[in-house]
Amino acid sequence: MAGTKALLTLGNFINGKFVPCNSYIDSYDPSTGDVYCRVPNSGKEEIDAAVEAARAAFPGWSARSPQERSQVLHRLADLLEQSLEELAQAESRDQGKTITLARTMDIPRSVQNFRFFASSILHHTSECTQMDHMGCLHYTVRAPVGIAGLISPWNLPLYLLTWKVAPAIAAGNTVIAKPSELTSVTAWMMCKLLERAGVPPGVVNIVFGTGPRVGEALVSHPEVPLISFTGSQPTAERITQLSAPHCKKLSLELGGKNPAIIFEDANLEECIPTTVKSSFANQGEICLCTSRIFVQKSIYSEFLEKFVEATRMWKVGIPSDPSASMGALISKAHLEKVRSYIKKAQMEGAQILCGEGVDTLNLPRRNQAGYFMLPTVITDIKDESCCMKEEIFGPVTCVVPFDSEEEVIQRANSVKYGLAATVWSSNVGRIHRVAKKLQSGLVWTNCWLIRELNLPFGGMKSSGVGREGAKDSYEFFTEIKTITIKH
Ligand SMILES: NC(=O)C1=CN([C@@H]2O[C@H](COP(=O)(O)OP(=O)(O)OC[C@H]3O[C@@H](n4cnc5c(N)ncnc54)[C@H](O)[C@@H]3O)[C@@H](O)[C@H]2O)C=CC1
Ligand SMILES: N/C(=C\C=C\C(=O)O)C(=O)O
Repeated sequence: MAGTKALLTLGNFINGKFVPCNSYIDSYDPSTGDVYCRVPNSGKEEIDAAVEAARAAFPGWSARSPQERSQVLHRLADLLEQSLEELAQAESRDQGKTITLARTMDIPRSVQNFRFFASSILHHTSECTQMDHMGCLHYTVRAPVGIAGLISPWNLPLYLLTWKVAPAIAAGNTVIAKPSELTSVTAWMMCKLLERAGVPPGVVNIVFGTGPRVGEALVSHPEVPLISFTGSQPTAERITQLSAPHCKKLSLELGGKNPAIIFEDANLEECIPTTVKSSFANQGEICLCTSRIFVQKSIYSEFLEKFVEATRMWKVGIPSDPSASMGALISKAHLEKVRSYIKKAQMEGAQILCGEGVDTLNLPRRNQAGYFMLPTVITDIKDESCCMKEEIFGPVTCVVPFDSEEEVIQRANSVKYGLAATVWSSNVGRIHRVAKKLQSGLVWTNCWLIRELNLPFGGMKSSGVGREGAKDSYEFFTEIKTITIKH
């Protein structure tokens, strides 16, 4: 283990300055299991200081024109882009993801989040209607809500944090963000760029620490009227309870148990590599990852054989290995949780076709205490199994056969979640029919994770409340007012 002196120590960012904290939490390098960083263990005191800073900054920031705010966001995007390699290295070390994914997805998308909202904020219009018989004209105006509380998870740390910070400040709010205590480093690095980008002190405050301590202090604060949260369903429930007495505005982007439906007329050459990716990208730690694969009976054996072969090619390696497809899982506790699902499946009589317990993982000696596991394919499993019902959030996917269109729609919809689905078929009519009947906020057909940031993003049922995107985020981060003029 590294000596205490060598540890990277983060500070909270409040009112444009880094401030130390009274106590710290250890943060682990998932690829070795070693402590490498200390994260502030903030609480109510730090939230009170951040609220004071955000309150003081609000009148000036909200009074700026959209064009002025847009320029600041563009400058921040440029600065992040100039630091892309440094940020990618840090994200990969902190989260366990491959350096390749951090370089090609996480950091470029974080840059894009600022560019996108810098542009979209310039294009909103408001409504106006006439009521001539009453001599009235009605119109709407929108104004920023105030201090936005933003709580983000550990799987796509900077990507999901910036997806909230960018629209919130573009719309004129000031923010207090709380990244996951497991992955705080890139948020802290971004704070170092804010002043150069022209973000005034107090507009973006970042307070680090655990959910139950600092997260709850943020959610419960009476001067924070809206909370945007991405994470698990139990935490969303707690946030909802704490927000209820204050009638806060809530946006909740939660988990999924996402089906892939593969019909016999699917193009397997495209479907198989994409479904391997949709199951195992980022170690399966993306809320959009596929975890139930329904394959039409006539192609079931062929699919399974090819899918397992392709999964075995999905290389697990140390995050800095540019040829690795998958790195380490986020934590020891999470690795154990994911493994426990595989054990449960085995106890129920399911078959593990490849991965955990079947194949061997070879790692360098210094990474043997890291949180690695092989991508795992389960079959012969019942729809009622917890592996087919609960979010595992790891590199585990189940493959089961189906007969008819009606049957597969009913089975795909039979879980409490409703976030993302993929449908594979070359029959356009069928694609439209099935997409329409799936209880899912997002449906990708013959592809996965092609994002159009303008359009609504979010889930149905237990997968969330509200949507994010150009118009949806703008509406969430502003309050609307209807004005009537009698003339
Ligand atoms: N986007 C998604 O769908 C995500 C889903 N998950 C799911 O959640 C499971 C557990 O992961 P966790 O890291 O524990 O997720 P989590 O929901 O506990 O954490 C997400 C964020 O919420 C904060 N938080 C936790 N408790 C809080 C509270 N009481 N009040 C305010 N903020 C709070 C955390 O510190 C973190 O910043 C995963 O195994 C996975 O199944 C986790 C991360 C992202
Ligand atoms: N919210 C998550 C992913 C979002 C992806 C996107 O906006 O493209 C998640 O994994 O939690």
